[in-house]
Amino acid sequence: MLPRIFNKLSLSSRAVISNTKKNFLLPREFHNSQSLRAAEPIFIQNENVSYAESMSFKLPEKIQLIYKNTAEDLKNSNMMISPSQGAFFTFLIQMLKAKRILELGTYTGYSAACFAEGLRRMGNTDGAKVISVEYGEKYHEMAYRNINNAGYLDLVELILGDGVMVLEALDNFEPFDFVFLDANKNGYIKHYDIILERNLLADNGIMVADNVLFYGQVHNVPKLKAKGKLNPLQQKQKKSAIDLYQFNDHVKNDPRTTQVLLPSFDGLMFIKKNI
Ligand SMILES: C[S@@+](CC[C@H](N)C(=O)[O-])C[C@H]1O[C@@H](n2cnc3c(N)ncnc32)[C@H](O)[C@@H]1O
Repeated sequence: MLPRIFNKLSLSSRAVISNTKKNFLLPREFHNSQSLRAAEPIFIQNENVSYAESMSFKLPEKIQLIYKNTAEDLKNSNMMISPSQGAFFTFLIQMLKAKRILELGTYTGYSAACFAEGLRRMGNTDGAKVISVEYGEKYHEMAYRNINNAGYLDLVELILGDGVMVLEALDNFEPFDFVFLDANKNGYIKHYDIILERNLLADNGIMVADNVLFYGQVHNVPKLKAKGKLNPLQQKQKKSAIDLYQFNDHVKNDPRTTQVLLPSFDGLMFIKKNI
């Protein structure tokens, strides 16, 4: 089945879910104070993160609203990049002067909106585009609504489909200047390989893989593997940590690319082609 490209969706009205979380938590942020560094996720908004955010530029309110609504309405909102990571990505797109962006894992469209904002801030949007791929129909539809409400539909194309199938089906494309891997963790190696094999990454392009430290667990994988009985959540996390351990190893040993693993946010692997 080929991926469907949605230009227009008829959406039923969204159920209003009561907000029980008064102060929504900052997903994926880690303490960066030495004494608090831990191998477990720490979902609290610490002073360094708050201070860093207050000293950084603010994303437009329409993007902040996507974050707020997602954090308030969805239990798994820790899948979304954090506001400081969003600001960083908007900045990064401008730094790289990227025009063509590919994202795997749209979720509710927050990171896609941050990329689009980076494109818009550069002024000339001729040829500029974010293509974002999502497997879940519900998330794809939410992202469409969010991107539409935020006014970025001219810059964002949302594709409903499996990452591997979409990557294999993409044709008549110009290579991408920026690729963001953020879908299923057990798909990273395959996504990365197809992107390189099909020349989807421009010669001077950058690919970034998210969560490569996965709550501080990835470096501990050899020990985790040796551990005994785990509860279902720990099992799921352990599986992702193992997948990401294998991905990091795969990239490190790949002569086609050069990489830097940045220990920021939940771990970002920056990758460029050797040309
Ligand atoms: C970590 S979330 C993406 C978060 C998003 N980039 C953001 O920061 O707002 C991962 C998303 O990938 C989607 N996904 C999982 N498996 C996928 C697959 N095989 N192909 C495409 N998307 C997939 C999930 O449904 C989920 O919405």
